[in-house]
Amino acid sequence: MSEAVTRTVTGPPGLLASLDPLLREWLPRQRWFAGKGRPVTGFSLVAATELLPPDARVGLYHVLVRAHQPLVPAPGSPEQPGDCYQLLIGVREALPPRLAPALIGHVTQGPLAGRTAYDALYDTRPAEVLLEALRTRARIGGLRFERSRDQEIRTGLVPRLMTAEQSNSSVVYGDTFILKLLRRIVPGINPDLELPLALAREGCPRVPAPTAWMTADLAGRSWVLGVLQPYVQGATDGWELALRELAKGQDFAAEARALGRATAEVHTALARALPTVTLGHGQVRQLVGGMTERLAEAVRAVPALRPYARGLRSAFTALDDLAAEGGTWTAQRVHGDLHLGQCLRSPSGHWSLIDFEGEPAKPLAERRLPQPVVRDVAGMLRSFDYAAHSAGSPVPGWATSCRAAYCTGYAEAGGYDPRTDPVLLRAYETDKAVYEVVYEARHRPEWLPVPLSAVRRLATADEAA
Ligand SMILES: Nc1ncnc2c1ncn2[C@@H]1O[C@H](COP(=O)(O)OP(=O)(O)O)[C@@H](O)[C@H]1O
Ligand SMILES: O=P(O)(O)O[C@H]1O[C@H](CO)[C@@H](O[C@H]2O[C@H](CO)[C@@H](O)[C@H](O)[C@H]2O)[C@H](O)[C@H]1O
Repeated sequence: MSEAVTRTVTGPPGLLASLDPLLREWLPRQRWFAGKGRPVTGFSLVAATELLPPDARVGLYHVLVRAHQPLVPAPGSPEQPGDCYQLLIGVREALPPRLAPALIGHVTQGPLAGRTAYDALYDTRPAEVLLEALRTRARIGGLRFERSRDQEIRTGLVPRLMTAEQSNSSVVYGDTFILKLLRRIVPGINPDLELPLALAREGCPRVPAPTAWMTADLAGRSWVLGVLQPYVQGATDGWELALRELAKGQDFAAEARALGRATAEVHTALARALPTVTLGHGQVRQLVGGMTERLAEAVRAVPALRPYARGLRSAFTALDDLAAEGGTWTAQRVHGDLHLGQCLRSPSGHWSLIDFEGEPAKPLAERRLPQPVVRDVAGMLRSFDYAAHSAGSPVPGWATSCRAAYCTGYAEAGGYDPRTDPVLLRAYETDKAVYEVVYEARHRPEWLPVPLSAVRRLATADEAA
């Protein structure tokens, strides 16, 4: 690991160099590692902050590292500094059995030789340190812990790491708060904090209002590292609920309609809080250009898409043609990666939306662009289709009835029925299905048939809903 440290707060020199061989093995195995398929060939250190001294029972380091990877997974491919990751590294003499899943490795060189390094988010004491820093609005090295003026954090909340499959890592504190630590981090305004803060200012009850957040100031730029928000106790996410109803052969239309209403309420509040723009032919052409380019990349990455490429492209050209005839659309800030798993239903039946990060692989600037609300609607329509395909035994008409009910709910609360824009909807649903094909090929190849079946439909359909 090259020691190009931006900030180090105390700690034995050479500590991080000693972690290099362990991290090379450990990092690519993490669910949240974004550079799958290419080996990690080294690291450069972006920042390191000591949060608990190594001579204590538990040592704790906050570390930001850039993983170096070859451009393509082929011998001789040039190595380049790639994504930056946030790690919380604990150091102990030995790991108790309950921390076995957290093991990074045994340090064999440097000042901590003989100790064990592990993912500290699994451990109580390190997780408490983070909450305490947020509670007290601490500043430690380049790390800033901030808290909203109107929310208190009480002491004594017991932490537990969430074990669900996630793109990031979340710790729940006493069923009162949940802290999401972003794993792949980028400098700049992050919509996962920006949008919930804007919605809280609007008084929108559909999104848990950020209680506190954690940022790093590095080289004159701010990086969002984590967000603490109220934990919705006893909540079930929409995906789980949909699968449960499907397993019973039950219709989900009433919940789909409620979800449509919730989505429309969030969109209305976002349109009030942040700028909206009108998309004319120039902007639509750009948008269609992006969709077409993503399709071309997806076809290169997943050859199974090739037979459908022409049909899928027609969904995009139809939108361009409509704009050329004078069609215009309003664009605004949206969720950007809405699906059933991002919707939480409280035991009283209230739906909330979470995870405003947008599609994690896209550059931040792109994720923050205003877009037609249909972008989110298309995400949800795809999700009903996903759920229907994942059911043990098919329930005829299930997805169709959910899709219709969702649009009805959206129209009731938002004053706009997405089905009145079939060309736009088909283009966005196609763009989403293409994204999903690449996502599944990369992360869960056994799921690939699900978006591929939508691809077959969308490549021939005249309209989406
Ligand atoms: N405010 C909340 N209350 C209860 N559970 C939550 C809350 N926020 C997130 N979760 C749970 O944590 C999971 C991961 O959160 P999410 O923001 O989607 O993280 P990621 O970006 O890592 O996928 C969600 O699927 C949900 O189960
Ligand atoms: O939850 P994330 O923000 O990390 O989103 C990513 O992972 C999702 C899967 O966990 C993926 O969603 C796809 O699968 C869902 C079922 O597991 C389905 O409900 C969604 O409709 C489908 O897109 C999402 O695309 C990806 O960005």
